[in-house]
Amino acid sequence: MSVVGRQMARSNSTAHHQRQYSDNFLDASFNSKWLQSSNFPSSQDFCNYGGGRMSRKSPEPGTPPVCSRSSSLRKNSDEYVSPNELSPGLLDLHSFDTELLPELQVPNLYEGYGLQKPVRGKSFDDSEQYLASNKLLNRPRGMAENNLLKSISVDKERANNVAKIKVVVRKRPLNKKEIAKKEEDIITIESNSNALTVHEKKLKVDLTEYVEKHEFLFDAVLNEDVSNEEVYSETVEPIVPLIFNRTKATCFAYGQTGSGKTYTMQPLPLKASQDILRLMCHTYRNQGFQLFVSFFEIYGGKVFDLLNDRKKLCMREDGKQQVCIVGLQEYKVLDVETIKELIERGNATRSTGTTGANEESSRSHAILQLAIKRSSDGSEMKPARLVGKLSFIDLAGSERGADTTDNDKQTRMEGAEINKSLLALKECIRALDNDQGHIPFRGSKLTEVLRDSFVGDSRTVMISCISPSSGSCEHTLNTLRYADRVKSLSKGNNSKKDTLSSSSNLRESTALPLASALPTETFEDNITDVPYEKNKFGWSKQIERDTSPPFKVDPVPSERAEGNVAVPYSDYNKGQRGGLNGLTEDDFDYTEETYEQQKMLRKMNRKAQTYQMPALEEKWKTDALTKLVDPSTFDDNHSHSDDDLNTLLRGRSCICSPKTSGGHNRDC
Ligand SMILES: Nc1ncnc2c1ncn2[C@@H]1O[C@H](COP(=O)(O)OP(=O)(O)OP(=O)(O)O)[C@@H](O)[C@H]1O
Repeated sequence: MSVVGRQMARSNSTAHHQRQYSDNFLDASFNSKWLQSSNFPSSQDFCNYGGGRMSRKSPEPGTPPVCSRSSSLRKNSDEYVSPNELSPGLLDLHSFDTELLPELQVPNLYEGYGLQKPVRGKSFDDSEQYLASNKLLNRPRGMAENNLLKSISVDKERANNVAKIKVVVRKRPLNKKEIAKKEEDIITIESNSNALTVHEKKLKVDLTEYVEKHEFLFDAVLNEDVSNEEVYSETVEPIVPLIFNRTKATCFAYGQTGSGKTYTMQPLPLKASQDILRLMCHTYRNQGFQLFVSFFEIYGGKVFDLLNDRKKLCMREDGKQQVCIVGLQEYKVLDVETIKELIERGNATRSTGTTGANEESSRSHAILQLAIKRSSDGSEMKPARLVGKLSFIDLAGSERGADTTDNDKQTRMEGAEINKSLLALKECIRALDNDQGHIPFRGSKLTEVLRDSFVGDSRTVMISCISPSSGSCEHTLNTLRYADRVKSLSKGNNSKKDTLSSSSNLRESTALPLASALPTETFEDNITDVPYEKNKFGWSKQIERDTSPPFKVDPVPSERAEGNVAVPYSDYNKGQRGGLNGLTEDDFDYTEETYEQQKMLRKMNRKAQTYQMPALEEKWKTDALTKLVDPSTFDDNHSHSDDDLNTLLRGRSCICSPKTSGGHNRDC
């Protein structure tokens, strides 16, 4: 069934919407309970204790209205969010509001923020130090202003030390299907290290088998035993406090279909909201900060509101090239329960499809944004303006055009669109790192939407998800090379070191006789000993059918959207032609503008390849024999940081030819 069909069918059954998790895994029972077992406090608990990791404190006088509002929400069970808590219906994706906001005179950024867990990896070491020193300071309220300002500048300085781009790799366990097919775990991760090795089986010209080792180094490498809680500590937790200080942060998961992106991403926003609310209740008590949530998806190059019946939205750009999603519902949230409801609702509405590797594959990019707003004087009387933002992106599965030949046309077109946006995403990160004046945000809807997250004071965390199975080796290498490329874009000292090690490791990939090289332990070996925590935080596979009535919220048309933001986005009119159900083949054809963008990207890619040539030569020589044996592996074996780029381009151009070739998509 096509995605359209599936989507329609799902509209009649909420239960059918729910993503299914871990049915391939042996310990699925814990997944459905992650929310219950993760000790998320109720809103009341929240106010009293500030969450699980905070020490208990009795409620202080002057507890902000945040707490009482949340209980009133709970009382009114039919309306989780009252209409007056809706934003004007326009998600302002720009920094201009931020710029207008005066410097906040706030106490220490981390005061009362009880992060006690050590943060693994390297990039955030500074933040750990930062937290420790701030905890020691523990300044009382009402400190002298000059001290306060001094502390803010120290905060800022330290915050700047948190890496701009952090790349983390997460390996999932082998699933039942892979174990049944007797596939091996070809990924080894040394404990307490940031290195991982892919053991790729190959054939020599004389048909003897050998194993080529590919070693990679990232900011952090998480093995199959790592819980979602630990993933959060490693990735998002350190950047949560920064968004109160005008930072835009983005966390996205990348990887082949079925590698665990959604499983990894879905718990993160809830945990982040918990920490944000905790900060609002403690460090920023009574300072007028407000938390807003929005959730939308980009499917087939179009934007749909996941919290408003998949209403099709349009993006507009004003004269200052600032992008707005017109009509997107933003919900002001006061407690974790409400956020949980909203996230579940959005996830249930998301477009999924079936791929060879994942029966419930996400065919869209889902973007959940947590926006911190505050009025200029800190009161709730004046309209709140954006201070900082945390975006979570669960990217659709990366897969090559070649892998989609067994799928229907719809799936292949989705694949083309997905590849296009992944390519554009990397190109933007590349351009940003090179301090290029021109950032090719217009390469895809995804990058347009994320535009403001990459400019100014931004932080990006990329979680690369990989499958351990031998059958996914090629994809895994592609994912790791993409991650390696993104990492190499980072200018921090750590990343430079990583890039050097990583590329030298790649060049020095070693070939060993098969018997001595393959790791022996698989997930199967550990089946009887699955730690409870491993899946405790996993996203619920069997979310109960939602029997509660839908949110009764009247979409409030935005005055700004209808009035002030006048410059229409160039694709807007085209985008109006059909909703999801009206998708046509033409919707996937390139506009002239997109085609020009792609041409430019190709050019840039060629240029980048030229620079890489000497580094690749040695590897090419090493692999020359293999090429003779298995020509189909030529591309993947002979390129490094840019081969995924080429693969994406090739996959895309195979599937989705530009209009100049007759306006129809042609299969290669
Ligand atoms: N670390 C993990 N531990 C246990 N189960 C996992 C883990 N990662 C993924 N899974 C399981 O693997 C299956 C596929 O995961 P998921 O849907 O997250 O993949 P995906 O990368 O989002 O795929 P797609 O891009 O097709 O949507 C799910 O059943 C999920 O529960």
